[in-house]
Amino acid sequence: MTTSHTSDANGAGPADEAVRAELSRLRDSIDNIDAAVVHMLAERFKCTQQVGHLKANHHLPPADPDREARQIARLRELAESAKLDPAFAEKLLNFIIAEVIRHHETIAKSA
Ligand SMILES: C=C(O[C@@H]1C=C(C(=O)O)C=C[C@H]1O)C(=O)O
Repeated sequence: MTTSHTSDANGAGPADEAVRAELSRLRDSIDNIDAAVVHMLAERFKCTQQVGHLKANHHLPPADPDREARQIARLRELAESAKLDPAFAEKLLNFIIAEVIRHHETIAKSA
């Protein structure tokens, strides 16, 4: 059934059009944020690769659990004040650090 005062050729009315515009606006911002996250992670990995070479050259272990504990405590506090779930922040940091340690182990093996 078509009702000309609420629907266009696709069956979408003015409200649907506004919803689509809002969704599109939000998704544009999400895309920008995702791009920023990728760029920030790329910069972080550039730094951690350098740390990996420094450690390998000086026979230091790939992982530093004390440093990680301090980072996690700090990130959980930052997350809380930003109203982000601290458990999620911790999981994300642990995921990133695990990848870094894997890189450091590879660097150490090839040194
Ligand atoms: C980068 C380092 O190496 C490892 C990776 C860390 C990280 O990604 O933040 C932290 C501690 C280490 O387990 C470091 O020691 O600083």
